[in-house]
Amino acid sequence: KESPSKKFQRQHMDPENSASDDTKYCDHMMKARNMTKGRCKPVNTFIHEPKEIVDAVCRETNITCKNGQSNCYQSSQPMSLTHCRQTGASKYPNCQYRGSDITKQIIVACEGNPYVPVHFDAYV
Ligand SMILES: Nc1ncnc2c1ncn2[C@@H]1O[C@H](C(=O)NS(=O)(=O)C[C@H]2[C@@H](O)[C@H](n3ccc(=O)[nH]c3=O)O[C@@H]2CO)[C@@H](O)[C@H]1O
Repeated sequence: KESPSKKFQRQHMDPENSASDDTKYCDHMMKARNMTKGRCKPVNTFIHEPKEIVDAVCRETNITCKNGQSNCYQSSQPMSLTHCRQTGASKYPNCQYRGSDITKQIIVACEGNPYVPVHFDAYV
């Protein structure tokens, strides 16, 4: 069974690549990271920073999550991100996306011991 931390890494971590606004990146990565099985995940952000930088966010500014839980944290620094959003024409199983290359602070939810990111809440 995949742990919440592993799921976060699979869905959101891509330190190897730089931000990309080319559609091929999102179309490829959403499939490669298993977010187009059963349905097309509508929205997903990839973080192009090293794991230790992203893990450190769990020790930064504590804020309330979108779902009302209090285990969210906002990064002090902006991060290099690619935001993938399903296109209007996209129909399962042919999931199609467009990518936006952005540099923003991220908000993640953290859990566990070690206390690490388990959910991507938003970017600001
Ligand atoms: N406080 C918590 N503490 C602990 N766990 C918490 C907490 N909250 C949720 N989980 C859990 O996380 C899991 C999960 O997948 N939540 S999810 O809302 O669907 C994720 C969103 C995100 O992946 C994506 N998105 C969205 C915006 C954006 O800019 N970029 C971007 O990528 O879209 C998704 C839908 O919005 C689920 O198991 C839930 O129980």
